[in-house]
Amino acid sequence: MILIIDDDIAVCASLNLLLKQEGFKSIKANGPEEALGHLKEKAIDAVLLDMNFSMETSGEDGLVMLDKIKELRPSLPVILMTGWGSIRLAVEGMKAGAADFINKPWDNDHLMNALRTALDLSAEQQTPLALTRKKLNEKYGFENIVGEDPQLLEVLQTIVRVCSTDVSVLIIGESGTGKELIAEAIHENSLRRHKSFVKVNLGGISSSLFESEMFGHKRGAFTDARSDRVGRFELADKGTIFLDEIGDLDLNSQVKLLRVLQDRKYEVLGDSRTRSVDLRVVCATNRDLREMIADNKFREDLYYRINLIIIRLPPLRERAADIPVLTNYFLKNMKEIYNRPGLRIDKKTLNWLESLPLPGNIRELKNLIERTVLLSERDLLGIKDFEQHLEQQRLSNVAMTLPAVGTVSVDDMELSMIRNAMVFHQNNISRVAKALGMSRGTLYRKLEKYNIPYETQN
Ligand SMILES: Nc1ncnc2c1ncn2[C@@H]1O[C@H](COP(=O)(O)OP(=O)(O)OP(=O)(O)O)[C@@H](O)[C@H]1O
Repeated sequence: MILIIDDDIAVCASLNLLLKQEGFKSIKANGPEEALGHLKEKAIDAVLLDMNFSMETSGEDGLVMLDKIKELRPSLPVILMTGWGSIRLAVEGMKAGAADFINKPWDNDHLMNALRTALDLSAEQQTPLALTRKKLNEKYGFENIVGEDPQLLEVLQTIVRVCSTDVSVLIIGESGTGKELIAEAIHENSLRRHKSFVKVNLGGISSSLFESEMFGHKRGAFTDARSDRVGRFELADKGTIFLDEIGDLDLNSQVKLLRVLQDRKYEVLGDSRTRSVDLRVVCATNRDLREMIADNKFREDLYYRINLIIIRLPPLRERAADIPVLTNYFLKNMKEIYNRPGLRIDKKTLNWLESLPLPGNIRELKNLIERTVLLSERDLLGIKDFEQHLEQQRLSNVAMTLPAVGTVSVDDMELSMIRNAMVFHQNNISRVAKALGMSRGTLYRKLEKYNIPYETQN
């Protein structure tokens, strides 16, 4: 049964009707006494609490009410209903343990979605889960998320807990720790798995292009809009949108994003019709959003909109014991990809890899292994083989600090990469092509294009 706390008769009546149509029983309370009475006597599963439930007050009473509910039933999901003006209260409420907040006037679908998610989540939380790694793989297909570290197992258990709900998830962790992999696993195990998973790198979208990229545009909406463009939200409709590098979004774009995440509504540029979108939101960042909020660089209300569940991925240095299993996993994949069934690595080398700092985390480990496999002729990889390429990788990572926008063209960058690779591999075309991830044919064409001397090799 759902408890509605609001003193507005019309609001109570329409919520009651909506809940009834959706198959829920509800009961209303006009004020705190009545609400607490119901909570003690009835089997309440969730609460819809109007922050301004008492007409005479500023809304602070809503927070007091929330505290009382939480005291009585700490795990009961409470959804706050707030006006736009009282967003600060909603944020305070989320800090105090509310499950979600909805703006008034509310959208029925959005409200029901939030309520179902909160109910699913609280039911999941009550089921103790302690599946073994093997069982997790069998049931949820986590074979590609390798590791035995307790922190990683905890992450996998969290995915299991939240995957069938629509709750927003924020994944935090350093670069290369597997945030995208986890976002995909959430989608793959959700009810939305047959719909699209759309990844957007927000770090790569400038403020001026944000709306057109995310919401789409109509032909002629602005000078460069030569044809219609479908926005990322539309592409992700009914599926999952993965907003990577959310900490890199500027404040202007944050407001625009917040509106869609609040109301699931947006307008395509050049088209005044308001559209609705139904999606699961997963965000990721390697930045400290709390610190950014303190510095006024990230909106607190957006933070509470995206962080209903936080998954923290540990850096590899906190789970170095996983390095050998990760290495063996990557090596096994590479045996197949590069058709080198004899590839292996000895225990001493595995121990040595485990002692490496690897600030680029799992991505750095994977790249190091791949590079070493590609460039070593021997099948038994030893410390020396790795050392040589580690140095090279570090150097290329340093070089990855990209020049300022506008100072260098993509062609210039490509030219320098090819030149470097040619010097490094002493003009061996096959190796250069492999190292740059292109076919020999493409490499030959580019050598011609840039007038780089080479000898034709078979
Ligand atoms: N636990 C893991 N098991 C196997 N492979 C992993 C694991 N974690 C990460 N990887 C691999 O490491 C690479 C980097 O992972 P991913 O792109 O998910 O990291 P990220 O945290 O999203 O990085 P960034 O912040 O730079 O975008 C990918 O190739 C991914 O498949």
